[in-house]
Amino acid sequence: MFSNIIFDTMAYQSLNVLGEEFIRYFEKEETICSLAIERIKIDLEEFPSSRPEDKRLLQAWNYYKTADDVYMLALNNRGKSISIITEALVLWVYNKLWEGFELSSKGYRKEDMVIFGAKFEPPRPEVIPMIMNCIIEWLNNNSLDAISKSNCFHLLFEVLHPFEDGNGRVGRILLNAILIENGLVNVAFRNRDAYLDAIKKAEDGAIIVIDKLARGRKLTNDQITETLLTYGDLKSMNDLVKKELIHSLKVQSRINQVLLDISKASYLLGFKNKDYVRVLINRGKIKAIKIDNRWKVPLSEIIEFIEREKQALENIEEIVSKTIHIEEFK
Ligand SMILES: Nc1ncnc2c1ncn2[C@@H]1O[C@H](COP(=O)(O)OP(=O)(O)OP(=O)(O)O)[C@@H](O)[C@H]1O
Repeated sequence: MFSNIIFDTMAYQSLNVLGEEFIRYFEKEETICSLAIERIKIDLEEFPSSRPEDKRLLQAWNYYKTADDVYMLALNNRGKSISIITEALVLWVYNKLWEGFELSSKGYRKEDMVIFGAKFEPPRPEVIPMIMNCIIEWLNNNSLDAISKSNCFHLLFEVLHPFEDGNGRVGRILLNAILIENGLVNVAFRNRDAYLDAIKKAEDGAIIVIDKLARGRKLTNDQITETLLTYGDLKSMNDLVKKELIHSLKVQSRINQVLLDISKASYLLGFKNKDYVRVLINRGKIKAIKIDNRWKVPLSEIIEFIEREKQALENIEEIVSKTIHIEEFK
């Protein structure tokens, strides 16, 4: 129940705190995690503050600067119906990620390739531009929620594997751009195995779509969506992104001392009755402060409560309503 509320775009916007400042702040953590997926280890202490010579640090610098440019575009695109993602943007992201590196191609790969450990082979190079345009067209013409949409695009992109190198990084920046332009924020995949496992569980629909497109089949946008949802098990990937969004929110709530009134706190927790929050405060389950005789709940408290009570989330309304009755009879 809670997850549906907290990832509701309106909930984020009503908080009105998850804008430029947070996205920028979080880009470093995201960069470190994204490079760690490729087994490139960078510590926060050594994170460059200007363009470094060292090639390992330059990969981090390039990711960081590219993500920042793309996310600011995405932020300005909130509320618009067409994504910032175009073929030109995808190619620009790729080239900027590899600035200062020798590449055999400035564009799409020219050779067949295999992904280590994957059960499919990405399509031959000649069909990449056509498929790229199909998946971007699909991105702009489906009615999935923000998380499913960004995950499905990520899967299609990774199965297409359009570049010789850096596909994971380009794909993760695009995934976050879609989250941001849909009112959410960037996530960091902090657990490499969980991320790769989730892709493997979810990718069957994307494999079928890319294979059909590569063989020249025409698919409508609805057929693409249906195939993605029917054959791929998106749940673990969606859950992973939700978990990482909670982490982003937690980091955000620490850097920004956001205080919520009772009605916003209730809204985020998915409670219909504001008294539930008051009861939790009275019972010491949520710490709150009184300002001008009104309760204010730090956003960080709400996030921590959610994390602590994860087991109880499904039944939380029932649990709290029982708690209210106990209170009444005391
Ligand atoms: N089974 C899989 N199905 C689909 N995509 C996968 C699979 N396994 C890995 N990937 C994606 O491919 C990326 C790695 O691709 P690859 O090993 O080819 O490295 P790359 O193209 O150099 O890109 P990067 O180094 O930035 O990840 C992963 O980060 C992930 O996004």
